[in-house]
Amino acid sequence: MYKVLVSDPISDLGIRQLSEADDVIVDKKTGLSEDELTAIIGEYDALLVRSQTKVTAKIMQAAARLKVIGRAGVGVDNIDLEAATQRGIVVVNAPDGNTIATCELTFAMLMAVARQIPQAYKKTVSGEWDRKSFVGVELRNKVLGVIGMGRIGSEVAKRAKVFGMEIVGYDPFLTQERADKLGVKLATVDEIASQADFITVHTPLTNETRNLIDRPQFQLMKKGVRIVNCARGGIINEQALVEAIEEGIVAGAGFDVFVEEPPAPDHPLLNHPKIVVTPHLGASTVEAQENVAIDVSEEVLHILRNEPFKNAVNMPPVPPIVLNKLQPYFALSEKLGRFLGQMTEGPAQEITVGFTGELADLDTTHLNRYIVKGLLSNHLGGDVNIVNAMHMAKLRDIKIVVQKSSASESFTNLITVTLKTDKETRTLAGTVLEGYGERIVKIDKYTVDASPEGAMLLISHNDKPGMVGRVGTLLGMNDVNIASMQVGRKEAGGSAIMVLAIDKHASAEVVNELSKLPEIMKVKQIIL
Ligand SMILES: NC(=O)C1=CN([C@@H]2O[C@H](COP(=O)(O)OP(=O)(O)OC[C@H]3O[C@@H](n4cnc5c(N)ncnc54)[C@H](O)[C@@H]3O)[C@@H](O)[C@H]2O)C=CC1
Ligand SMILES: O=C(O)C(=O)COP(=O)(O)O
Repeated sequence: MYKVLVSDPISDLGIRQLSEADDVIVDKKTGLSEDELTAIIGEYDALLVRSQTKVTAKIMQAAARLKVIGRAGVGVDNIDLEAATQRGIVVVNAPDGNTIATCELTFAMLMAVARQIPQAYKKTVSGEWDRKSFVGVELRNKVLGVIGMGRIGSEVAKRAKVFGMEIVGYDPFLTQERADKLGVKLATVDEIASQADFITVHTPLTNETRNLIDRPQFQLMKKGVRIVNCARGGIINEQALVEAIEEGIVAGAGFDVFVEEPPAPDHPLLNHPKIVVTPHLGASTVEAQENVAIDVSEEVLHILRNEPFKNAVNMPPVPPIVLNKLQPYFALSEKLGRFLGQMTEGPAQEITVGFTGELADLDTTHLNRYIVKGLLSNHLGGDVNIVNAMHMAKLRDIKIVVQKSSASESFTNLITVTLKTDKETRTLAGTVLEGYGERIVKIDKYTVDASPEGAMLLISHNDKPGMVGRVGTLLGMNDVNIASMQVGRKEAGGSAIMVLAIDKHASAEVVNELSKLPEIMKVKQIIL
C-alpha cells in the first residue's frame, strides 16, 4: 500500500483517482508546522502540496520512504528542489491546470487597478457617493508590458489584444516568430519599463527574477503607470514600489502575491489607497483546483507505480513522443548497468554510453540515467534512482561520456556501455528485439545472445573440449539448474566466455569451485 499525505487544501474531486485507488491510502493533514510534518513524513510514499507547505531539506531528511512530492500548481519555490534531487525524490507539478485562472485574475487586477473598483466599493458601502475621486483609465490603446511570456503571460497577451492594447513583451525564450504570432513586440525589461502604461509580470521567482523591477526600472517608467503582480512576491521590489507610488510614478498596483505570505498586518502594501491586494488567489477557482489536482494525482500514481511520467521538475523534460520511443529501453538500460557493474572489478571511474541506430537521433538523457542507476544500485541499492543517479555519480567523481552514431549495425538500436575502473575496462552491449525482448548481444569482444534476467553466471575460460560438460556437471551436483547457455568466442581454442542463465542463485562456494576448474579464468555471478 502506498501512503499519500495531502498537506494543503487540495480538491477532493481532483484527487479522487488517488483516494479511490486500491493500492493507495490518502491522509489529509493541513496546516502542519515544519516540526509536525518532519515527525510524520517518514510513513509516507508521496506528499501533495500547494504553496503553503514549505518542503524543506529537514523534512526530506526524515522522509525515508518518500518517492514523490506532487505540487498541485505551477510554482515550486516552496520546495527545496536541490534536497529533493539529492535524495532521489521526484518533484512533479501541474503546470497547465491553473493558467486560465491566473490569467483571468491578472485581468481582474488590471481592471480593478484601472478603475479603482475596491476603493470605490469601500467608499460606496460606507455610505459615501463619491464619483469624482474615481475617474479611471481605459485599457484600449494603452501599452501593456508583459514580462514572462510563458503559459500565463501568453494568455494575458491574447486577451489584452482583444481589449485593443498594444503589447510589448520580454521572455528569454520568446522567439520573434512566436512574438509575431501573438502580436507582441519584443522588448527588454528596461524598454518595457519606459514604454508601458500597464506592466504585468509572469515569471517564476528565481535568482534572476528577484527584484527584476526595482528602483532603476521605476525611474524609467512613465508617470501614471499601473503595475500588477500575480506571479510571485519579490519579482517586483515591494519597498521600491511603495516609493514609486509616493513619487507619483506609479498610479496604482494590483498584488496577489507577497515576499512573506501571509504579509504582516502592517505591511506597506496592505491598506495602501493605491494598491489592490488579494491573498494569493491566482489559482483559486473551482476549475483550476480540480484540474491541477487531477493532473498531479495522475503523475503521483504513475511514479508510485513505477510507470513513466511527464512533469518532473527536477528531471529534464522529455516530450511524450520521445518518451514512447525510449520506454522499451528503460529496463534494458538499467539491466546493462547492473550487469556491467557486477562483472567489472574495482571502483568505477568512467562510464561510456554509446547509442547506435534510431536511438542516436533521440534525447537519451533518461536512458543514461537508467544505466547509471543500474550500475550504482549494485552498491547503493534503493538509495539511487533515476532522479539522483547523475548526482550520485558526480559525488563519486565518475565521469560519464555519451557517444552517438546513427551508423546502422546489425540491430535497429544498440546500447553499448563501457565501464572503466582502476582495475579493468569492460564492455556490454544490448538491444531490444521485437518479439524476443531484451538481449545482451556483446560482452567485451564476444558476440553472445542472452536474455538479461534473474541469476546468471559469466565464465571466462579457454575454449577447450569438455568445458561445457564440466561446468554443467558441477552445477548439477550442487542442484543449480541451467536454464540456458551461450558461448562466445573469437576463434576455436582461444579465450571464450560462457553466459549461463540459472534457475536459482549459486552459492559463493559453488562459484568458487567453478573458478577452480581447469581452463577457467574467472567466474562472476550476476543477479539482475
Ligand atoms: N498567483 C498565483 O496563484 C499563481 C502564480 N503563478 C506564478 O506564475 C508563474 C508563471 O506561470 P506559467 O506562465 O504557468 O509558467 P511558465 O513556465 O509557462 O512561464 C514562465 C515564463 O517566465 C519566463 N522567464 C524566466 N525567467 C525570466 C526572466 N528573467 N525574464 C523574463 N521571463 C522569464 C520563462 O522563460 C517562461 O516562459 C509561475 O512560476 C508561478 O510563480 C502561477 C500560477 C498561479
Ligand atoms: O500554481 C502556482 O504557482 C500558485 O502560485 C498557486 O498557488 P496555490 O496552489 O493556490 O497555493
